[in-house]
This record gives sequence, structure tokens and C-alpha cells, in this order.
Amino acid sequence: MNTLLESYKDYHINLHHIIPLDFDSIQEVSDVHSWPQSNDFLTLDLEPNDKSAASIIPIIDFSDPNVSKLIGQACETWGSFQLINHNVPLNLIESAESEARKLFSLPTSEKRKTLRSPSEATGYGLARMSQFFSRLLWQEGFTIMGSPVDHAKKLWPDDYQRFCDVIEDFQDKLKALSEQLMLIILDYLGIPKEEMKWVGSNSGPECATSALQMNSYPPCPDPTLTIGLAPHTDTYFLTILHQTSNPTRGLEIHRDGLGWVSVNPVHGALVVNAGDLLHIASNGRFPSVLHRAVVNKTNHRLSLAYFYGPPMNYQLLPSLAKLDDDDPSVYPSLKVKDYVTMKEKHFRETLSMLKL
Ligand SMILES: C=C1C[C@]23C[C@@]1(O)CC[C@H]2[C@@]12CCC[C@@](C)(C(=O)O1)[C@H]2[C@@H]3C(=O)O
Ligand SMILES: O=C(O)CCC(=O)C(=O)O
Ligand SMILES: [Fe+2]
Repeated sequence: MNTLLESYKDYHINLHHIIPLDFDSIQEVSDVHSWPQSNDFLTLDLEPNDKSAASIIPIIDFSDPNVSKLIGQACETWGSFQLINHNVPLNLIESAESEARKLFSLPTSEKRKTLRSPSEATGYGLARMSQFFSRLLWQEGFTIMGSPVDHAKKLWPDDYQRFCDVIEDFQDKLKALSEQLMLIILDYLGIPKEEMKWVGSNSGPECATSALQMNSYPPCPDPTLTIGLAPHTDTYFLTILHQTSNPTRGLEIHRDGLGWVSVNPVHGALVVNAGDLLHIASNGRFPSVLHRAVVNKTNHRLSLAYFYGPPMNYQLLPSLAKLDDDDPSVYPSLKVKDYVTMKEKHFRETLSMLKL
């Protein structure tokens, strides 16, 4: 069991939790898409010009001389930040968004040609987390690991090359950025980079795990009843996310004491979120940020999320990030694949189950 695909093979997902409904044909939100309302669902209603530092996730300039400290501090306090001047070309980000829009604009019957099979990880379908809920998400996704060529050929038999070129270039650039961010983070945590040789390794079983998730959230007749992605933490070390710049509400992160805070799109910025495995590897110093995606009435929102983390056989050693000898280990040492399979069973409970 050396790859993520192999880790998922034993966890068959019911087709009901994979096949998105045909959103174009839905006039009214029915019971399957209605989520129970609670205070936990309320978003912080900030004035657009409310700049109080406590309520805005940090925006970090990658060319700032203090970038390492700023990134470390943002990871420690928020587990999330927006990055500008990151060197991923804006026209590439826009092209990737436009390829995603082209894909999701296909008729439902076409998109279903690439439906994710119950034991697989890639292709078209509801987000994997859907299996943990009885209500359906107002979302459709397309998951890519490596080359998207097999799926792209099914969607555009005579015209798949552009999609593949753009998406592969986009993944390469995000991988390079992930590696740079990882080196900064390891340094901040005092973890020698020799302990994570997979960062920067380009092939073989020691190479990083990565995936690109395209998310589409069609306009919804009653957004107050539905949810695009339910509250969750991402599994891997880092997620780098591009969201459409249309300033409608979408990505929200949860901050203790404040509630749900909107991550307002900043033109050209990429959102970086810390995930569960980085939380463990940092011995709990970096929170794994709880977030969700809400939907809206008028705009078809898209997001592109790139997940980056260690290979499945990598042994996480939280003790490497201990501040000193008296600092207790918060998590046990465990293999990435063991965490991934636990999360397939226990989803949001996994971290608390592991806590020492
Ligand atoms: C690499 C991955 C992370 C992810 C599961 C996946 O295999 C591909 C989809 C990813 C995603 C995107 C939406 C939220 C999420 C929790 C989900 O259901 O599917 C994440 C998964 C994750 O971080 O575990
Ligand atoms: O659409 C978004 O802004 C959130 C996407 C996300 O959280 C994910 O893909 O894990
Ligand atoms: Fe996420």
C-alpha cells in the first residue's frame, strides 16, 4: 500500500455519495440538499471595510524579507494565510480556472463519463467527504492525481491536449511553491530538512503525495439551506487554493471565539491552509484549519485546491517539533497511510482519537 490510490481501494463509497445531481434541473432545494440549521452555521457578518486584524486571515507577500517569520506565525495562529507575489503566473491560474469552467459546463451526461468509481480516487463526483453525511453537498468535484489525460480523452476525444497541458503546468508550479513553503515551515519548526527528504524528491516511492481538486458550486435557489463543502480539515500537509475572484462569499474558516470568517478573494492571491498531517508533524503547534465552502444564489463559484504531503510510507515524528525536552508529545508517531485509512473511517474525529 504505497500510494494514496492504493490506500483508498478498500474503502468503497456508495454511488449515492459520488454522483452529483443535475444542478441545472433543480428549481427548489429539496430535503436531500437541506442541511440542519444551527448557530454553528452562522457566518461572521463583517462590514466590508472591517480591517480588525483579529478577523482577517493574514495576507503575506512572498517577496517580503521577513516572509519566513510571517508564514510561521500565520500557521501558528490561524493555520491559514493568503499569499501574494508567489511566482505562480496569474495567466496560468486564469487558464486553469477557465479549463475547470469548461469541464463543469459540459452536460451532466458527458461529465458522468469520467465518474469516480467507488474504489478509485480520481474523476468526476461529489467530494470524498460526502460519504460521512446523509444530506448531499451543493458541489461537484473533479479529482486529478498526476496526468489527467485518461479522463480528458473521455471528455474531449479530439481536443484534450490543452486541458492536460494547462493542468500539468499548474500542478508543477504548485508543487514547486509547496516545496518552497515546506522548507520555510520546517525551518520555523526546527525540523532538519534531512528528516523530510520527500520534499523536493521527484520520483519513486519517496516522492510527495499530491492531488488537484477542482470544485464547482453552481448557483443555489436557497443558499441558506445548503452547504457546498461541509466543515472539514484537509488531510495533507498543505493545501494551496485558488478561488474565483468574484467577491461572493465562498471559503470560510473557523476561528475559535469568532466563528466562521469569510476569506475574501484577493486578486491573484493563493490561500494556503495547514492540514492534519502538518498539525501532527508540528506536534500540535500549527492548527489544522477547520473550513467550509458556502454557496450563493447568483454566481457559479469555482475553486482549485492542490493538496501536498508526504508519501504513504513516511513515518511522522511529532517529537522532532518539540520545543524542548519538557515539551510533551501531543501525538504518537505514525505512518501517513495509517492516518489516511483512519480518516476514511472516522473523518473529523480522527485527530482527537489520536491525541495522547
Ligand atoms: C488528496 C485528497 C484530499 C481530499 C481527498 C483526496 O483524495 C482528493 C480530494 C480531497 C478533498 C477535497 C474536498 C475536501 C476533502 C476533505 C474531500 O472530501 O476531498 C479533501 C480530501 C482531504 O483533504 O482528505
Ligand atoms: O471551495 C473552497 O473554497 C474550499 C475548497 C476546499 O476546502 C477543499 O477542496 O478542500
Ligand atoms: Fe478543504
